[in-house]
Amino acid sequence: MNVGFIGTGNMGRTLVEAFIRSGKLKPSDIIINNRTRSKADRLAETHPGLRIADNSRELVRETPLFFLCIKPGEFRPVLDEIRETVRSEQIAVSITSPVMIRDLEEWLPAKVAKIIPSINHAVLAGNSLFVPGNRLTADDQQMLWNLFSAISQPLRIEEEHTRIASDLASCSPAFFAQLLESLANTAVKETGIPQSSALSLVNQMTQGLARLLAEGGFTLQSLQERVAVPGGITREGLDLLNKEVSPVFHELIQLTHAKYDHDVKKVKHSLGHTAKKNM
Ligand SMILES: NC(=O)C1=CN([C@@H]2O[C@H](COP(=O)(O)OP(=O)(O)OC[C@H]3O[C@@H](n4cnc5c(N)ncnc54)[C@H](O)[C@@H]3O)[C@@H](O)[C@H]2O)C=CC1
Ligand SMILES: O=C(O)[C@@H]1CCC=N1
Repeated sequence: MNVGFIGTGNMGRTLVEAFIRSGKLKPSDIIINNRTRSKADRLAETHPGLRIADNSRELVRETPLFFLCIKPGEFRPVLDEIRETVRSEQIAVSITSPVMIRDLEEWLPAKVAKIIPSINHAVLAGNSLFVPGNRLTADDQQMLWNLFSAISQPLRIEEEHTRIASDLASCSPAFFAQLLESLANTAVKETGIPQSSALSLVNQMTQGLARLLAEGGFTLQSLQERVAVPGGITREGLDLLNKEVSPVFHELIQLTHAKYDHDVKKVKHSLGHTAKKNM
């Protein structure tokens, strides 16, 4: 089956490469289009057989299933370009949280789903967040579920939980990378330990932590209990974190949701007075 990707920036490229790496798609199954042609060229050079469409209309003509891997503000021009070409039997998947399924369904006659991926799929890990639209048949849903099972663990969520689930699954790799980097850099400032050592210690620790959770039989809770010796040093740190970190995460979730609400409004405005009147 041909699968199309409109937008091969960070996440479009990650998805293309994950599907190829997993063996689920061959390069010859994939058609891409990107506004900046050179990005698409580079991806096609790395994966011989992968085809580049000259524009998104051409891509849509050749694929029963296509992904919209573009940012919220980039939807309007793409939808304007493809809407006359899209057919009702096609499946359009958005990977962008602030674009509502019902808005896409107003613009496109296609069967629509939202599937929010994460950088973790680059190593065929992490949850993909699966929000099927009403037009998808049970077979369509199964096909998409199987596709994403090759690169991730799909998790069905309600559209209203897209933001918080994305914070936890998709933004958190960056949030925790920054926290860990900050821990290492603070250690350098406080103690003079070489930065390379501090970064290496934190990096190796994180890899071990991931394996303890994946293969070691630990939960987040049991891991804390095992490390924090009663009356010991870790407990001091855990007590401080317990007190100080929760307000930070509270504020973080408020911020991501405020930005999301802002983006939802902007997208609605850009897609507003929809299409239908011109159809
Ligand atoms: N980066 C991440 O870890 C994740 C990103 N997402 C979502 O994926 C979406 C894309 O994010 P990124 O890939 O990080 O952004 P990006 O900016 O790296 O990629 C967007 C790509 O779309 C292309 N593009 C823009 N307009 C186009 C058009 N009219 N026709 C063809 N191509 C066009 C751009 O040239 C660019 O390569 C965002 O909405 C983001 O929220 C979702 C989950 C994780
Ligand atoms: O930063 C962003 O907007 C996207 C959403 C999920 C991960 N990255």
